[in-house]
Amino acid sequence: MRKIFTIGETVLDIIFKNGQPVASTAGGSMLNTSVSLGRLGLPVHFISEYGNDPVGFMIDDFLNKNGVNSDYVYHFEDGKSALALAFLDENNNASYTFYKSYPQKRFDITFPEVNENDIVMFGSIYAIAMEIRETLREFLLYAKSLNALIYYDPNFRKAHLHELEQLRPAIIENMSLASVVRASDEDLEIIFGAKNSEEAYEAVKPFCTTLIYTSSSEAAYLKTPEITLCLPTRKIEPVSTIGAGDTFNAGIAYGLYKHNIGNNALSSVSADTWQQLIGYGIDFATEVCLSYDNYISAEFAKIRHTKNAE
Ligand SMILES: OC[C@H]1O[C@](O)(CO)[C@@H](O)[C@@H]1O
Repeated sequence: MRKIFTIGETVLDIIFKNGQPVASTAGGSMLNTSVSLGRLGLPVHFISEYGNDPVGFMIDDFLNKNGVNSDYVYHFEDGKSALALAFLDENNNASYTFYKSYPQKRFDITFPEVNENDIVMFGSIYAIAMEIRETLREFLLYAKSLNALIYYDPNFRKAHLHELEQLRPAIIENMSLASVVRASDEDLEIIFGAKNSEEAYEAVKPFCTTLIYTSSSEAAYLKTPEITLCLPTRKIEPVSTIGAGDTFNAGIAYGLYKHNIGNNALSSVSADTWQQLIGYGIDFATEVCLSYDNYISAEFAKIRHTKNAE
């Protein structure tokens, strides 16, 4: 069976609004994506690291209850599971402060076997952190050699802006390893100074020719050598935008899985099919903004799941 592997950081998000904690939930970009995919009943394997501590136990339990395989998580003894404080502004967009205390020995895992057409998703700080780069790179090269479909989301947080120059080569290398890059307008403006979808594609194209560019308050764009699409996003009053991009990614992965699109088929996907995929991304991202959760709800997943089985 075709599998989905997600690689990314794990944090416990503590969400603040008007100076008060209002919710706490497992977070990290690829964890968020994984939980949505797990709730949809897809075979998702999360590759990450966190502590053998109370936060880590809570996260293990949460992943297992939501259908996410955590066999490839490195549970460390020294150090503590990471925390993120997410402060929502008046538009319910978050800014983050991270608390991390990793052990000396990081990401000590045996990688899973990858097969042709499996989907490998990675992104965010974990995709560029120097402490684990060699291990991650090795895995990506291995997955690429097997013709897996590799999906990358830079998801660059302003909290890391001071390190951008140092990190840019890794971001570019990640784009070169990817079959699909999905990036927000904010990301590509920070990384390349791109101000719109055309400038964004000019910047990304030398490294990866399939770009999904999202401008959350307006539209999602697809750019490939053959196809350009622009789908408007929905106007809503968000409760919290945390996890919107991650859940958009889950929508695309769901579409790739449902339509059985592997790496070889990617270049021949029709504009109609792409439109459906981007539509799932927008639906999923809209749903996640309507609660403090970072993932689609179990009810929303169930409706999709049932539709799938029909
Ligand atoms: O950058 C990490 C932060 O971003 C998120 O993944 C949302 O996209 C949060 O869950 C996490 O705290």
